[in-house]
Amino acid sequence: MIEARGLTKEFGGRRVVDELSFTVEPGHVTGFLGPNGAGKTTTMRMVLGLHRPTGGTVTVRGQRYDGLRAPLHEVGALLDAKGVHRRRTAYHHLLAVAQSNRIGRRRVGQVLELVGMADAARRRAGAFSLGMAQRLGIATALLGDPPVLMLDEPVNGLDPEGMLWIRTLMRELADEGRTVLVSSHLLSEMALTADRLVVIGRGKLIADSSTEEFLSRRGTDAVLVRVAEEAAAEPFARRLAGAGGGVTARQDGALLVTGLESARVGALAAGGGTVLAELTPQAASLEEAFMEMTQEYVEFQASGSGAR
Ligand SMILES: Nc1ncnc2c1ncn2[C@@H]1O[C@H](COP(=O)(O)OP(=O)(O)OP(=O)(O)O)[C@@H](O)[C@H]1O
Repeated sequence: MIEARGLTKEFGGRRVVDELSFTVEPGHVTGFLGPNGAGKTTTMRMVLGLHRPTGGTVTVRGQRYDGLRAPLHEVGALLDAKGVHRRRTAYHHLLAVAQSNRIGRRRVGQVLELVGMADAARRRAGAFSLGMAQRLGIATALLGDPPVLMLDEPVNGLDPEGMLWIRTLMRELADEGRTVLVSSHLLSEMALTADRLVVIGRGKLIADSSTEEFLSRRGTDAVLVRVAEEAAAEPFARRLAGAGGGVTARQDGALLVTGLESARVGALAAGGGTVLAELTPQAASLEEAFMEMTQEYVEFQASGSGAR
């Protein structure tokens, strides 16, 4: 379990993680979601004791990272896949980490198998593709067989096969009862991978819920409607608004209606004798809904706290 309470980080007086409180439970893949620059990496670095919080606390299984007796056996992390010694082979990279953490040679072979890299064990890390480097990073994170895993944007730059592999592995690790926290800036990716989400924007918590619950709160679907005669647009827009719809007139003359089902829009048109040229339901994409949520939050912050 990972627990953050009021976790805050400032760099040179600029607050990039702002009183974050959340809990990451074992047995789930938890997505740590936020736009670029939201503060995900900084938060993960605080979990690992690589940044000291300006305020608040974060613990792994009830302990602060610097209080863990055998950190690699408690929490494994992939932060920067390319951050390995380029001239070392995959095997020697893993062996060096294992030896400095009193982990036996046998485990090196096991994790290489686990990430499907047994054949590449003697190749130098510097020559690896991003996908191979991510696999090596995950092998390193798994060396101590830790109950808690943290992966920062592990699917970034991977091909579909690599993405599927990482998703499946994360699911298996969670099914074994481990705590798995994985960051991403893509809701579509997390919707496929995570069963829980911790969502942040500008360092602040936006949501901490099941993925299902988060998705059910997604942006309002809209209906695009176009009247046959231009002159009818304005009275029809008023009629829609009178029925509780939110109406935006687009530059091309179409009306974007929120808050009313398409059948209701059609019925209102028929009832008022308005001939329609188009009536199209517009499902907001996941990414749009996510952008909308984080955007709203940012705007709220900007107007709520004055100059920021
Ligand atoms: N060591 C540092 N010194 C100063 N500012 C920093 C430092 N590390 C991160 N930042 C800033 O903190 C903010 C949050 O960065 P962070 O990397 O945590 O975000 P992120 O959500 O992981 O985004 P990304 O996906 O783009 O990495 C950014 O504006 C970044 O420039």
